[in-house]
Amino acid sequence: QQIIQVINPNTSAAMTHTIAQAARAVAAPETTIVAVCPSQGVPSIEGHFDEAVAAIGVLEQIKAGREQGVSGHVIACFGDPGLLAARELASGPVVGIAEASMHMATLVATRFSIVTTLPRTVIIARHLLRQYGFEHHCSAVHAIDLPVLTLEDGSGLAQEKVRERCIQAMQQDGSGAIVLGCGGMSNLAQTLTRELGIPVIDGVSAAVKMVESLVALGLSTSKHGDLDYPVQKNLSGQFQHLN
Ligand SMILES: O=C(O)C[C@H]1NC(=O)NC1=O
Repeated sequence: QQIIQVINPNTSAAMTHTIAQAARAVAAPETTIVAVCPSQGVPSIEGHFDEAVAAIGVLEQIKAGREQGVSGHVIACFGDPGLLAARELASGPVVGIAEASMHMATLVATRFSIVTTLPRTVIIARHLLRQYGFEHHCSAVHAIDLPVLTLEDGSGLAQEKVRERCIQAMQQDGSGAIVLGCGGMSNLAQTLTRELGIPVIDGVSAAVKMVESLVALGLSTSKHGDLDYPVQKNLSGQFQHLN
């Protein structure tokens, strides 16, 4: 038995539920998924400011998960907010859904496209492509030009826009695979893969399987070097609970 903590870095309960369902759909029988989100923070993450605010909530959840003895962690926001800080704090493996989906895409295609939400978060995907070394694998990054939480408004409009953008990407980009660039899109991958006949990759499920693989291989975050536990010091005020 193992527990994988899946953290939705935004405070939307509906999106946390969507993410939890996608994680549980692929988790191995011996894996228990514990899905959480910060008690305070941003309802959705749509830029650099939101990511900075959300990162504190991610670290709080990582600390709680480590104290509960979880085997590993998933950061279920396409910006992978707080990823390296989370790796310092965690003892088990920490995988972000952006890096997980990008890695998976490179295993099934020579080029992939990304479909995300707002035009302004396209730059965040581009920063991650450079940081992870996948720039030359990614043909294009598209936005549905709708706010993140429209994915949870029940209208189906955002989901239809994702489908349209995926079809456009398939026809125009010369990509062999498509990466869904939002945790809130995690329930669309299987249907779109079947309908479009192209691997459409969700980062939540990819990250869950990567954490399971790392645990199975006995691999956890290296504490030799820059991902060692944070230097001990007295955090003050509202950050005391992170000590
Ligand atoms: O950047 C985005 O569009 C997606 C990102 N924002 C969010 O609140 N969850 C996410 O996965």
